Amino acid sequence: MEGKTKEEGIIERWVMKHLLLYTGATRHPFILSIRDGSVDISSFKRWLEQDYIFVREFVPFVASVLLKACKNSEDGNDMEVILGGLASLNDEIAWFKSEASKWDVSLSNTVVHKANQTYCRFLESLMSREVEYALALTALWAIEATYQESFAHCLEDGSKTPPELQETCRRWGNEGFGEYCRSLKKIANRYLEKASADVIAKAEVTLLHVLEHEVEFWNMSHRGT
Ligand SMILES: Cc1ncc(CN)c(N)n1
Repeated sequence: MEGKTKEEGIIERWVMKHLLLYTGATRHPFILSIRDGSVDISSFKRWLEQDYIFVREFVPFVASVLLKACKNSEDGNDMEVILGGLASLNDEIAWFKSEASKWDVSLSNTVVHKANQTYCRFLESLMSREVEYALALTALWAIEATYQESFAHCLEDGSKTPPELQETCRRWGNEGFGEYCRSLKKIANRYLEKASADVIAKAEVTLLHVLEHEVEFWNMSHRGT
């Protein structure tokens, strides 16, 4: 038969199984408000200052996944993929700083919101050496894919994203970042296929936790609670 058949792995099956939560994280009212142009700029600013804190905590998490890749990687290009993601966070931190000054948002002395703090603590728990590579990869994919799917939605035909927010949306909604997420998913699926039933079960729970934290993070940005 001509044409490509779509590969389906464990992650795709989990997304279908937990579609309601996945959609809650990737089509949150905050994102929909950016997409329809009704976004409250004070919500956007809150997201900006809180996400800067999150990203600084995210760097050591990605570094911990890279460390696991170096120890576990067999024949794939896991290390290059994750290293690329880690390197791009350097750019991302610089982008947050310049975006914050554009919006007159101070990034020093920010009070960390509860939802952000809880999410960062969760990230920290995933950095331990005992956390299996398949599980850490699942979390990394879910964290990145939530932003990719959310912001790409704000750039689709028919969206009314304000011009001054389009650069933000392109940061995670661009095709290159989409490709990065697909690579992460492929690697995660590969390790999940080989994992024990116990690790698979823990990875599924971790995926649900990530999605719940992402929803809480959007809630905090949107409503300030
Ligand atoms: C809360 C959150 N989730 C995901 C991402 C994408 N790295 C982010 N910057 N912030």
